Amino acid sequence: MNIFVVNSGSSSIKYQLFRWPAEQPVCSGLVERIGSEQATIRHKVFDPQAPEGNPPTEQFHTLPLPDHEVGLREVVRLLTEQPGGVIQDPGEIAVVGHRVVHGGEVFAATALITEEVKAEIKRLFVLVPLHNPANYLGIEVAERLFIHAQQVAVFDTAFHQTMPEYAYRYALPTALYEEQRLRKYGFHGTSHQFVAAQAATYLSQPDARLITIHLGNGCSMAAVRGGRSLDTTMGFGPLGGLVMGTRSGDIDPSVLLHLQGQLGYSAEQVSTLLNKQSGMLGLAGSNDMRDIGQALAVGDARATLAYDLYCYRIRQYIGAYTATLNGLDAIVFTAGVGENDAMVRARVCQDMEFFGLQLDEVKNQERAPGLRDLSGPDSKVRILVIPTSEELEIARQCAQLLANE
Ligand SMILES: Nc1ncnc2c1ncn2[C@@H]1O[C@H](COP(=O)(O)OP(=O)(O)O)[C@@H](O)[C@H]1O
Ligand SMILES: CC(=O)OP(=O)(O)O
Ligand SMILES: [Mg+2]
Repeated sequence: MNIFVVNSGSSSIKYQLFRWPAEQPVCSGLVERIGSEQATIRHKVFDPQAPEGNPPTEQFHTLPLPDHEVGLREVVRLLTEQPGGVIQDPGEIAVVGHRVVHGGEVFAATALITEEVKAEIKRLFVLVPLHNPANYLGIEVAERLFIHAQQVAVFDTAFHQTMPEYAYRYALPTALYEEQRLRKYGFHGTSHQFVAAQAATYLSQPDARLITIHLGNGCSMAAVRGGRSLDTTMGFGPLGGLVMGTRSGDIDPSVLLHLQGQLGYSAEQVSTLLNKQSGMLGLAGSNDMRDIGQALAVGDARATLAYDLYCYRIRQYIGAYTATLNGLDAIVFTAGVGENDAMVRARVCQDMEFFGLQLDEVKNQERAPGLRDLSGPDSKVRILVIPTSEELEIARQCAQLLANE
């Protein structure tokens, strides 16, 4: 069976095709700058015979893509035509799994997409205006292109629906929760779930107390015990918690009141500020951690402060979540920064002996595929790097849902 995973963003589409039940990735790709004359598609095809770590063959196209529909049609062409084709016909795709960022309180699990499910996803547009509308567009286009496939939604928020009420409620008047559903939801759930499961298996400890640290463009941490999320740093929307590429993370609400009340910002300007102009970009002029790392290496003061702030916030949450979990068995670094940036990992683990963290500096610098254990000989808590695959987790959840149907 072929499972095709789609992560449709506002101007990009990430996709990956898996053969099931082998969980074998067949191809993956990234469509970027949708809506422009100079959109790009990077299409990678994996050789199942090649040893792990071998690079896939890659195609790169620059072309005009006015919208998601044309973008996904181009992807179907790449999937079905040589060179690089991996299927004969879109009818060979049995399931399309969609990343949907917000599932509200309605979806605590993966769902087969029906008209009612679509209506619910649409109802949540107001809560995540940057994410759900793009996810929805991907669903509508996929329904037209893969007419024989089952369409499935996998929600970022679902994994965190196990949080206790005292963790997810805000100290606001109860009516705002009961009538408006104002609460913490949490995001990146598929990634936290994926790496937490692998960590528990590695530790041979199904009940492991874990802190998973997802550091990509968006960043979040979760406290996970026995495979259940107990708390997470993002809240009502994907803005709270850690410092991110362009998002502020935690901020005193009085700052927002001051921006609007005294400095003349509109609600939309505040949203743009917090979502797109803050974080590492606002502090150090780039949202790409590689740029900041280079600036740091030559002693740039803004980059140094940005790095310190980014890592300090993570350390603070390690403290907080050790309390949540009443102890700690492992921390897990994942996503673009977590998997690749040895300097961030070193700064996070520095001066954390009280929490039982001792990093092996040599292992921290090594590069290798798969799970890596960076714990030093005296570390009481395991320090792990586990490459995330939201796509594989989405495919797994699709397969599970259909097996239980
Ligand atoms: N070798 C590297 N060293 C440091 N940071 C890296 C490296 N490779 C990628 N990154 C960072 O990873 C981030 C993107 O992470 P990723 O998980 O791909 O994000 P997303 O899926 O949210 O788009 C970027 O900030 C990028 O700078
Ligand atoms: C929800 C969220 O923050 O997702 P991303 O990191 O993909 O922007
Ligand atoms: Mg990501």
